[in-house]
Amino acid sequence: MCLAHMSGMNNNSKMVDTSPVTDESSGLDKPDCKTNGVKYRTITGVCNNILRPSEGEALSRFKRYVKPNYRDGIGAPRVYSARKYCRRFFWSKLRCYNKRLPSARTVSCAIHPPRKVTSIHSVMLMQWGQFLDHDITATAVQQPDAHKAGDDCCKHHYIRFGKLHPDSLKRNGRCFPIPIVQWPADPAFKSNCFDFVRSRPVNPAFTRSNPREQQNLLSSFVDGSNVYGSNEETVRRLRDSKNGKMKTSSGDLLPRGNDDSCILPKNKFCFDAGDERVNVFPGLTALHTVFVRLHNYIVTDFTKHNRRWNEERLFQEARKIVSAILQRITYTEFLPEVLSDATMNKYKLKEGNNYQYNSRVNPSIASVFATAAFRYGHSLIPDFLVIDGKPVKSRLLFNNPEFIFTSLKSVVENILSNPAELRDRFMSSETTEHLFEQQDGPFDLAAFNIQRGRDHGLPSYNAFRKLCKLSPVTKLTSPLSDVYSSADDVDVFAGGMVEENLPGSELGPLFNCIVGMQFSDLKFGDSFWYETKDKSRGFTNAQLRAIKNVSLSQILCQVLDLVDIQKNPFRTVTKQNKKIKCKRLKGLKLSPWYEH
Ligand code: HEM
Ligand SMILES: [Ca+2]
Repeated sequence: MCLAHMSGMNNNSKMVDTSPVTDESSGLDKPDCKTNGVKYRTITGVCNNILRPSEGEALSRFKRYVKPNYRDGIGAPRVYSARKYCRRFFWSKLRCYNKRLPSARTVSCAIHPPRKVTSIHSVMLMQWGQFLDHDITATAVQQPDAHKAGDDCCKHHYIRFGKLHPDSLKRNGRCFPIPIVQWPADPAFKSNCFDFVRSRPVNPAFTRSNPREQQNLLSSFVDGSNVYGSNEETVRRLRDSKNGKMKTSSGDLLPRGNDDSCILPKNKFCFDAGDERVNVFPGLTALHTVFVRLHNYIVTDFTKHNRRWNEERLFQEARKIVSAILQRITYTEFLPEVLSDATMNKYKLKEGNNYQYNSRVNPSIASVFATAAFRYGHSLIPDFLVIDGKPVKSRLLFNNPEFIFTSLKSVVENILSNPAELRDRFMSSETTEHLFEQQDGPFDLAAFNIQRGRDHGLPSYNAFRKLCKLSPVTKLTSPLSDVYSSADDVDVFAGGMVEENLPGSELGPLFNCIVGMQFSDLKFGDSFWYETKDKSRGFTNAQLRAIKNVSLSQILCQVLDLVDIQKNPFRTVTKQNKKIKCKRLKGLKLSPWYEH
């Protein structure tokens, strides 16, 4: 049933940044980058590119692969169809009106209903995708309005009469609620509207030549900012200033956070990590825990073998190795499961011996990647996990870290053995009808994705087809024709999700292109890329060989003390992907770092 009540979007669903609004024109752009002897990444990512230091830096703007399409060309969301609605009364001339786009909720119901088809992949493929996403993108939302209690975009009387909220037509509007227009209304509904607050503009004084643009709170590089943080304050909080390690709590778990954004387990707490969304799903919290443990394992070893290293050196060397391992798992284990082989080759995403950094490449995240393409992972989210032998519905797991305290190993074991949902246009009703239901929800994740695209002025599906040299869609067929009246109206999330997967890929042609391009930019635009030839930023040959011997399954075995694991953790166990004993997997060899 495609109806759900939503009573106010809270901080759980979007990152609310509490730092003061930074106008990027305020001088943030021109730091003085040291050019010599820089051995480690900055925490924010600034100065990775010394010519254009803010590219990829936390709090900088998203880039565009296609220029935005705001209703007014400046900042008002796309709310009208490309096709006008014309009628003639017998006494008058032909009159044309703007036809509204279908409500994001209507699109969700028609294009992203639930249908369970499991894939050859394990839930780990979904989980790594989210963990990786939280290393590279988090869009800042606006502060809740200080003059009103909470986010109350739905309270406006217009919504009751099916009209647009007046803010929805403004370039600097804050509210952009989603009308629920299904009729007859489900009696379970208390409201006919989903609250929705627009993302924060990075350039508050937008104009036609500098249209409204959104802000990435994270360092865009695959650099472990989800583990360490994207600003100095966070890393200071997470780091144990005595010994180079990351802080942990009892049971070698993540440290205690001071927010109450999760469902607090009895006598327990919400966790703290480099990315605020750490508590959103136990599988995600588990991966955060794994990489903090890996960091601490490396520091413990170096403390024994490199006695002269001080706290700073211990921390930074371990951080550098962890970042390199995250890059390597992403590009050699994860991406080949998601992208087709042709895409991997086209964008040079495979590991090789002749990596060349290119300072002309902009490593920022593209708006369409964060707002549409990389949200493909939402269709992989399973209905439930089996924890300690019992199935637990996902709606009970969102924002609930309880099982990390009691059953960390069981959570990971299930994520490795349970099949993920196939990447198709269908999404589990756990995400479209029951998201964050235990707190302020339920919310509809598909509707959010679509509305967020309109908020960010994402051009339509066809504009991106053109970018990728794919033929535009001229005649709509079902299910797109069930809700859209023009091919040029199709939201890029919906259009991309309707495409069939390319052979050997979990994405259709459009998302292969966008995701391929983005990961190419994150590789060739990263001067600290793990394979860099620049020896001051990269590794020695022996160190690189050691890094190239590491795999995700080996790391999981080691830090979680597993007995066995399948070789490819992103696929379920089959004859071709048998379980092997952890003892047989080669561990991370740290001797190339020892100084004698
Ligand atoms: C339990 C699983 C997940 C939950 C509960 C979840 C929830 C959410 C929510 C609530 C948002 C913000 C929506 C908005 O208001 O615009 C979001 C954004 C996003 N999600 Fe997920 N998600 C999950 C898994 C994933 C996966 C598996 C991927 C990718 C493989 C992914 C990629 C993204 C991306 C790229 C964004 C935009 C981030 C930003 O720039 O702010 N998510 N997700
Ligand atoms: Ca990052």
